[in-house]
Amino acid sequence: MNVSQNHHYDAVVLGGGTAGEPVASGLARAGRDVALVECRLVGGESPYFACVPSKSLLSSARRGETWEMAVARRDELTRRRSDDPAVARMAEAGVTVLRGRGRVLEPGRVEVDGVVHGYRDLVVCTGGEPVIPPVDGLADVPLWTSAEALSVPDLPRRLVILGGGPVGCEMAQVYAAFGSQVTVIEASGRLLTAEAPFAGEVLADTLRRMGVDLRLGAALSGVEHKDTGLRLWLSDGGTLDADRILVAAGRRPRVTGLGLEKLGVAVRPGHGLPVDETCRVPSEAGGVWAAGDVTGVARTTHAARYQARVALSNLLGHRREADYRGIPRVVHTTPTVYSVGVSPTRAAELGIDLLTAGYDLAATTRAAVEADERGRVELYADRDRGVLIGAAAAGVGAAEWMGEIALAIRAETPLGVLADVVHPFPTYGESVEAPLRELAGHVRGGSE
Ligand SMILES: Cc1cc2nc3c(=O)[nH]c(=O)nc-3n(C[C@H](O)[C@H](O)[C@H](O)COP(=O)(O)OP(=O)(O)OC[C@H]3O[C@@H](n4cnc5c(N)ncnc54)[C@H](O)[C@@H]3O)c2cc1C
Ligand SMILES: NC(=O)c1ccc[n+]([C@@H]2O[C@H](COP(=O)([O-])OP(=O)(O)OC[C@H]3O[C@@H](n4cnc5c(N)ncnc54)[C@H](O)[C@@H]3O)[C@@H](O)[C@H]2O)c1
Repeated sequence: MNVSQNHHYDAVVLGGGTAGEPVASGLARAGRDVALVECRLVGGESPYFACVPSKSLLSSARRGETWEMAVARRDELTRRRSDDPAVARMAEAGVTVLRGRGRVLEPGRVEVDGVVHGYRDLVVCTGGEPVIPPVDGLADVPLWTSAEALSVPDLPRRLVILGGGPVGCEMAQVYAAFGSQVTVIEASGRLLTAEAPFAGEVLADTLRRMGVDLRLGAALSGVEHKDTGLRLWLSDGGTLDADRILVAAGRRPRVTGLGLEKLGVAVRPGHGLPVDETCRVPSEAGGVWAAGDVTGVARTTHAARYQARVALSNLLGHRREADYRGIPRVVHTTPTVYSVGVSPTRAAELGIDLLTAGYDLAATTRAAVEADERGRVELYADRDRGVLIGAAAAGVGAAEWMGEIALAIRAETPLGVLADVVHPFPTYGESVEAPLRELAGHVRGGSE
């Protein structure tokens, strides 16, 4: 390979997405000489292929727009997938943008499309990528991942979605709302398996009412291209015909092909890069940091931004430790599914004695006023420590009215104080009052 030596930077940031952009601009604004290496679009997945187009389509669906209007609005919001404004932001901050795929050659040297650049600190923000399950015939048929589903103008007549996690559920609601005949295949027995069971049940009920065919507890076992479209075989013996398959079967951190082994970093394909509480990656070479989906810690835009702030602070010499206890996980369907902290499944794995209290939103006056009684909230407390450690809610606008619970978990607010908080009438937010009183009554000193 013909390589030429270039500049020596204070820091090279690999990957210019949600996490990489603010680390690079923050370092540059602090006077550091920084290069941001990006092989696709500066800005990453979120503004062009993930959060923004999916939320735009969900919003259009709620407002009853036509598919053509929805696609036009989505493409306008994603700036037709042009990163010119993001590149201009970087230039303004004083960051050098290096277009191309970066990889480490040896400690202190990265190569980007044949040019070698020196660095003192390396910040890995390479995000994640969809997993394509090893199913017979799947590799031989045209597939969509969420990136295609959120950037092309096609509305398939029969759409099969593989996976009933956050991506599968959001996409099912979008495409069903605009008229596709949608089937979701989910290997586990319920939607949103990582979260409290009631959340997946509320969403399943809503999706079924929209005409979505949910195949829960069935895995895809084979696919074949036929003259009439795609023929799919399921592990339960069933078959399906489809025009398009959207694979939403999970994502993995992008850790391979980056040359990180040359720094003595413990790279495990399919797993996040190990980071300590300062977002530093243990390595033999020192000066290696990571933020965002590549860490596998909390795979959301707000978590990537948080880790970026933590990494930036430490890179600038101000020690800061990340605390992930109060970071929410949201599925932006209608109703919204909101989770924060420890789920009941996770608590069982950790051997925590969990106190649970719940409330159906139907019992609030707000639900009667809105004529929308869907949903429930559940709060989880650690009986021994007497504090909230998790919560889940399925309900309209839940991401807006559950914020106080995230704060309570993060701040370990005493249950007695939480139970004394008054919510405006009539709101869905009132739904947390009864469960908080119940939990406060159960823990020692909680009702003080
Ligand atoms: C369909 C979908 C919907 C989502 N909706 C939401 C939502 O509503 N809210 C939310 O909080 N989160 C959502 N997420 C998750 C969110 O998109 C991610 O958590 C976030 O984008 C992670 O940011 P990141 O910086 O880690 O990675 P990315 O934004 O993916 O950035 C990584 C960048 O690194 C670049 N790169 C990779 N390798 C190299 C290399 N070797 N050299 C140079 N560049 C490289 C990539 O091109 C990419 O631009 C959604 C995800 C999906 C898939
Ligand atoms: N609003 C948000 O914050 C948001 C929205 C979408 C995605 N995301 C992020 O993206 C990540 C990926 O989401 P996802 O939904 O792709 O992944 P996921 O891992 O959460 O869910 C994938 C689902 O696919 C199922 N599955 C896997 N292989 C299968 C097979 N062969 N047959 C049938 N089912 C199969 C799994 O059982 C699982 O339930 C999430 O962890 C989340 O952090 C966030």
